[in-house]
Amino acid sequence: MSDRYDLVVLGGGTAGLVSAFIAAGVGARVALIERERTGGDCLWTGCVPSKSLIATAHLAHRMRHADRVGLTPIEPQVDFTRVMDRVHATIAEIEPHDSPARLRAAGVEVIEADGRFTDAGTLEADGRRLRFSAAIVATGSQPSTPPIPGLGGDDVFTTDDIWHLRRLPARLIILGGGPVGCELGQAFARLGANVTIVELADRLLLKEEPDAGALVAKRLTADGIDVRLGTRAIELRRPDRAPKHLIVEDGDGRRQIEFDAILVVAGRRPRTDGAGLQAAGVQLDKRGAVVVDQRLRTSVPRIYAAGDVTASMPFTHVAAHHARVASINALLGMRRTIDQTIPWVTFTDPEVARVGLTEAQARARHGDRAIIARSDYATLDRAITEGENDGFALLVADPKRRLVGATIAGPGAGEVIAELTAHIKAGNRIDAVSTTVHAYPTLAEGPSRAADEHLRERYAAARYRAAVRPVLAVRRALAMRGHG
Ligand SMILES: Cc1cc2nc3c(=O)[nH]c(=O)nc-3n(C[C@H](O)[C@H](O)[C@H](O)COP(=O)(O)OP(=O)(O)OC[C@H]3O[C@@H](n4cnc5c(N)ncnc54)[C@H](O)[C@@H]3O)c2cc1C
Ligand SMILES: NC(=O)c1ccc[n+]([C@@H]2O[C@H](COP(=O)([O-])OP(=O)(O)OC[C@H]3O[C@@H](n4cnc5c(N)ncnc54)[C@H](O)[C@@H]3O)[C@@H](O)[C@H]2O)c1
Repeated sequence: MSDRYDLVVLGGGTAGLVSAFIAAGVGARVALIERERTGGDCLWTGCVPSKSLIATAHLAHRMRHADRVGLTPIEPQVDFTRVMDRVHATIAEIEPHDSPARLRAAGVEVIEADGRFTDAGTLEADGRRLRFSAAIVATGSQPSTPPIPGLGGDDVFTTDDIWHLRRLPARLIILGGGPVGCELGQAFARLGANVTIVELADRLLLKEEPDAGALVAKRLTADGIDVRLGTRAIELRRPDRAPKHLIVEDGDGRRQIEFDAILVVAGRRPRTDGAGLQAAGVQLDKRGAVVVDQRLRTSVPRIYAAGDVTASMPFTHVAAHHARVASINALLGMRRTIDQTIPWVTFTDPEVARVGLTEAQARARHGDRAIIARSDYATLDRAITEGENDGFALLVADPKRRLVGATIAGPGAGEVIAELTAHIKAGNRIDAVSTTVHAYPTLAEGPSRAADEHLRERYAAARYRAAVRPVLAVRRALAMRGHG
């Protein structure tokens, strides 16, 4: 049997769901193929469970440190089974938004099966051949596991299966100090596990400002986590008569770390195996990611790709943004391009939020002419009243003072970054962050204090003083004449 569709979407995660809803919304005949469960990583194994776990862990931490706000601290009773039940209840509460039932109600045909391209105009699923005018590849990404001897077995987890845990591992090794390792390492530690983070590089959160990684490392250490930087995992050993351990190597030699469970969060790779992309002629890069242009077109005219499978920025909001661009371009022949101003947030405590360039990237482009402004949360009133004043805001502008990047490491960073994203997108100068009036006392004042500082320094500069001096002299003379 052969069917003809305006659009066929392969994969029912965020990118696939949003693409299918948009297509149905404009009246297209659309089918979505999902082999496991609609909702993808974000709902089942990524954002939703991780942020639910973090919410519990954050409150546990606040209870332990209640003295910071004048209360008697209390050690929370952590029943890990109940904590995980709540994680799953959160998923269940959100799941209907992403369900096959909601898709079908919107007019999407949902095919719950493995799908693969058989040529540049046909997808095969559930024994059917689906001919399409356009298709979107939205097959996402999966955890990548480094080739370490012994790294397998029922005590080794990835973010795909850690959510099935019912008992808190007493000793947990986290392999990888990226966003997932830091977020989950902190959460498990605050729930009572003895956590060690093993990171190959010499700092955490490699893609962020070094000071943000250093601040997170300091806070994770304060949470009781053993943070091992510049450390390579060599081999897992499970001797009969001794505790299981991981052999690691750092600058000082080899040592062993005992464990009950290991969480491998050493990066992700695009999920393109078995999707028939070669048969369709879709070009992949060395990592197996689908190669796309700014309009999300692949190497095959009618086939587009969106979300993690493009290996550009692996975030849910990017997958949704890609879907909006790809679906409209694919269906209506539009020429929309993807936005270059994309914020993201690592949900550690403190949060680390970023948009645009780091200081080092701006210096590489503009040398000493790059403008860097910074303010410290130690002197930010709202952060002080909250008892959470560890952090900083850093703004980056080009030599023409246009804002081109921002990092906020501090409480509420994920909310505050939205304003800076809007300034960058509007092409505003750093001055606009200062001249926009911010309510007092808010955390949004953090970056505006950095911009204030920049303006103060600029106006205090000799050439500004020289320019202002005659104006002041004339005004003084006029005032004297008035009095005379
Ligand atoms: C622990 C963790 C925490 C995260 N936290 C955040 C966060 O706080 N904020 C944020 O923005 N991002 C976060 N992310 C990233 C986010 O989850 C992903 O960027 C997002 O889910 C990508 O969506 P996607 O649609 O591209 O892919 P996916 O969600 O992976 O969906 C792809 C779908 O395609 C299906 N599929 C694949 N191949 C086939 C095939 N051949 N046939 C049929 N179906 C197929 C899969 O079953 C899957 O359902 C987190 C990720 C992890 C792992
Ligand atoms: N809050 C969010 O938006 C959020 C949360 C989680 C994940 N994500 C996204 O998901 C993606 C995957 O995150 P991730 O943290 O798994 O990957 P990552 O690639 O960002 O970080 C992995 C870390 O593991 C280290 N590493 C790799 N191999 C190692 C080894 N053998 N031994 C020790 N360390 C090793 C790397 O040096 C790196 O620092 C990221 O790109 C991230 O942006 C987003």
